Amino acid sequence: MDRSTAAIDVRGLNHWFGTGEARKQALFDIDLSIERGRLTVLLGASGSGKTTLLTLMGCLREVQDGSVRLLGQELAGAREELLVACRRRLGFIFQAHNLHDSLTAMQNVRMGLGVHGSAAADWREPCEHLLRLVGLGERLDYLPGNLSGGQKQRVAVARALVGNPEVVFADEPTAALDRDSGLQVVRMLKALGEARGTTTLMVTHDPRILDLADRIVTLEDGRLVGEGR
Ligand SMILES: Nc1ncnc2c1ncn2[C@@H]1O[C@H](COP(=O)(O)OP(=O)(O)OP(=O)(O)O)[C@@H](O)[C@H]1O
Repeated sequence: MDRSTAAIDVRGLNHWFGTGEARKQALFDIDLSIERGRLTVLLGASGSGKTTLLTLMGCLREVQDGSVRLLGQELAGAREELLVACRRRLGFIFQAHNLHDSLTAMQNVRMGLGVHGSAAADWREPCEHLLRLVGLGERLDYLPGNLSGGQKQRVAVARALVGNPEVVFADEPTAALDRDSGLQVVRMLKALGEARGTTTLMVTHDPRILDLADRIVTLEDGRLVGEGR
């Protein structure tokens, strides 16, 4: 793969937590290139470093040592303004879907447009479009408390995608869902990704998801150990 056109290119990445005697290395010399437009799954036992790697690639954690290029920008040593600009090009979906309980599905999705987008007069149209795509066209004005777990997670997917992100980071997006809703959410992410050329990186322990992945990358004790597919 041509490193310069990869969505994400990681070289010699190390990461530590804690200080002094408690200092512990969580990632060891990671090299990884992620092609655009694909669904890549990060697999590994609990504590193997998946979330640490995901948050480093997603501008949510400072790069300590090594290089992380995201959409052509070097994140190591980058200034906060650059990181903020990078984050605007990303979508995030987490296990705890973090919806606002007092906001409707539409208003929650609006949050995904960011300050500028959500101020636009026509914010309703893209939000409604996404909610229809994820099958919630009949639930636009529902509060999260009146939606099932799977439906809430689909609102979170709509919120992550409404700003047309170039890369979506998903950390165990199906953990709280039953088998069918989980598969549905990932199938939807994959289909939307293919339609829009979005790159998706997903951490999961969920073996059901693996069949849908274009690529599987495995971490063990902070090291990349293998590749599937
Ligand atoms: N904020 C932190 N402070 C100290 N150590 C941390 C911190 N976050 C993670 N670690 C440690 O770094 C290592 C990797 O953690 P990480 O959360 O990346 O693993 P993971 O593969 O995502 O695990 P899980 O599947 O359980 O979420 C673990 O040993 C963990 O204890």
